[in-house]
Amino acid sequence: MSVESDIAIEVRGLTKSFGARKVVDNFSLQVERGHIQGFLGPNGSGKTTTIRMLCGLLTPDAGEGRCLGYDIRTQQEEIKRHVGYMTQGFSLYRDLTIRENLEFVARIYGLEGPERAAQDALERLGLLARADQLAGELSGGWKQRLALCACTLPGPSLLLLDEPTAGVDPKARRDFWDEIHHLATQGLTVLVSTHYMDEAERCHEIAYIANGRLLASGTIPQIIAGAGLSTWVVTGEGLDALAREIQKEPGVDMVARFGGALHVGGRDGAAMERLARRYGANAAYRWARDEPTLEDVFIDLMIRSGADK
Ligand SMILES: Nc1ncnc2c1ncn2[C@@H]1O[C@H](COP(=O)(O)OP(=O)(O)OP(=O)(O)O)[C@@H](O)[C@H]1O
Repeated sequence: MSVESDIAIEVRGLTKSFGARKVVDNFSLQVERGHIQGFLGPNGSGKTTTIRMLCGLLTPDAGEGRCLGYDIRTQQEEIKRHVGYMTQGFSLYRDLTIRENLEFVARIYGLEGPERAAQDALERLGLLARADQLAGELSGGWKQRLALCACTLPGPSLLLLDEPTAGVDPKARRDFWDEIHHLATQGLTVLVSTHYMDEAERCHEIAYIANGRLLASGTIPQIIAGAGLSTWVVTGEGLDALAREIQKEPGVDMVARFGGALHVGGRDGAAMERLARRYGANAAYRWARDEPTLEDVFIDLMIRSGADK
């Protein structure tokens, strides 16, 4: 980092339009060094655009801030030198082996001893046994591991990972997250976008964005408390019909089906109590008060922002 600081990312009011469409609107965020910051939001909500502004690939129309101590408007080249950016989609050479890909990346970054750097990275990430396999022949999980390996090769201080585990199976996703946590304990800051709730729960802090606007940020308990939802879990027969009915009731802000249960939530606690008592009188259903889950809160945020349409 240019300036020794505990803050890796600090941006305020970032705004970006493409044509007449504002895709990021007054976005502010602060991320502490060594933290894993989750970045969530519906498709097209502006996550990639924000990430590209943070790492100096896009200049914001408005807003300001620093990434690793460098100004995101005037020191974009310095930022790029210290950031590892893993884009959506596989960006390495499919017809080169794992080792050749890593040596190539090491040369591009002008690392001293590219063969040694590739060898070290292979050992570090447990890829040695596969070093001579063609990258294009790897499974989704191993491809992502290789991509992570490649973007950590130049020794960045910050990793920006854009949906790195999309389409990867649960075991490979867990391994990938173990690696992210390992990197964070070594002092790397990580900002990672994801649609998976279990991954959100592995982050130190989360930011939730919809229609380009930051709707919630903080730790999971902070986000859940901030939503102010009273939630009930309903079980019984015919839940879909019940969901349609309840959705129209005043005071109900979110209704979502989770397997054999319905989650019903609202910000007006007294109205929710009355509703639960009224519907709970029907013996066909069991209404149980429960703490809102992170997913309940995101569903509520999405409905409120109109991004569920
Ligand atoms: N270069 C561009 N020119 C025009 N429109 C763009 C450009 N880049 C992104 N967009 C639009 O901006 C909006 C936000 O896109 P962005 O990729 O930032 O969202 P996202 O949250 O990363 O989505 P996803 O989860 O689907 O990856 C989308 O409607 C997208 O089509």
